[in-house]
Amino acid sequence: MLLTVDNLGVRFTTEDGVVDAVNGLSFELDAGATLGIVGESGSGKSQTALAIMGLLAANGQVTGSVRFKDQELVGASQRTMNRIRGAHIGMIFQDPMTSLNPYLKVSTQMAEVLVRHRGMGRREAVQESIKMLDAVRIPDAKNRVHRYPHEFSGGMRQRVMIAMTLLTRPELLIADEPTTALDVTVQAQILDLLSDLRTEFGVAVIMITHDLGVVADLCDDVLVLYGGQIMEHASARTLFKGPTHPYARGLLDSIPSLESVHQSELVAIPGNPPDLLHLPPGCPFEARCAWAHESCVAQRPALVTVDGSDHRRACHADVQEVRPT
Ligand SMILES: Nc1ncnc2c1ncn2[C@@H]1O[C@H](COP(=O)(O)OP(=O)(O)OP(=O)(O)O)[C@@H](O)[C@H]1O
Repeated sequence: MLLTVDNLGVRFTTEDGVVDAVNGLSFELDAGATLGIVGESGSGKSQTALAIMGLLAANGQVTGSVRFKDQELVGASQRTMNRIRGAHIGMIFQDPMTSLNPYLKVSTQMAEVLVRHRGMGRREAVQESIKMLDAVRIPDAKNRVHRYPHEFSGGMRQRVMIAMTLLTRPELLIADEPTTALDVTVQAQILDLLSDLRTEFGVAVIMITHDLGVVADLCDDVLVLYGGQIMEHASARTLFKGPTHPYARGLLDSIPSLESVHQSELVAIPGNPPDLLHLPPGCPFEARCAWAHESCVAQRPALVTVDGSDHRRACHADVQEVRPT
């Protein structure tokens, strides 16, 4: 197993009290697989990724376990985390400029990574950078490698960032809303690219998104998060065919047809997400759930398998009642 997350928790201490952003997340990721993490704003998607990377804000605290191959990452030294982040797990963000230095040519930035992490000489490093820009389909990479980030369009900059992340040949790429800021055509091109890179480089991907189209197109499995907890975990196919959690069903019901998944963003379900400062003892979705009953208020449902398969859900309601017919 490439990544094993067990009972992961993220808690922030603030002036208003304790914010429980991620609560008891457990999942596994195989080498080369793609997992989508979806949920409304504030559901804990980004904090899950940052906790895996050891990049939480200073007021955040992680509990539980994150094993990357044989290495425990929770509580690992700064030195270990630098090594893991440098060479084994890459992360890409919505805004490529969070990773690119506007004052340095792309060649300088990419070569530096290769010199530092792969011990290459400068000339060889620039040649390798050109190859990587070719791999992410940047036209005329030989000349463009010597340009500054602002000389690239938004989509091309995102490609440069992906190329830069892949230089160290990571086994896992965590992508946090990488296409959200791009227009639809460019979005589709970047998703195609990520899909190709999976095959070319054998890299596993965790794709964080609020866009169901991205999940449908790219992901093997999907985690649906709500209030920092997993509501449903299934293969993308299973989830789109028959969601068994009321929240997941709500998300999918708000799409007119399965085909239109490809153009759909998550549509808000009536009501508000839970207050993470005062999470209810029961199911966090209870207040917005059409299937809620007494035990949902009192007791948080455990994440259990559906039909004895890999498909998991955390809900007290009967599977058959929730699953669309
Ligand atoms: N440093 C912090 N201190 C206190 N609370 C925080 C801190 N960082 C994040 N949070 C809270 O943690 C919760 C989960 O945030 P997270 O960024 O993971 O949400 P998300 O699902 O990625 O949403 P979005 O799509 O809006 O990015 C939010 O309620 C957020 O306000």
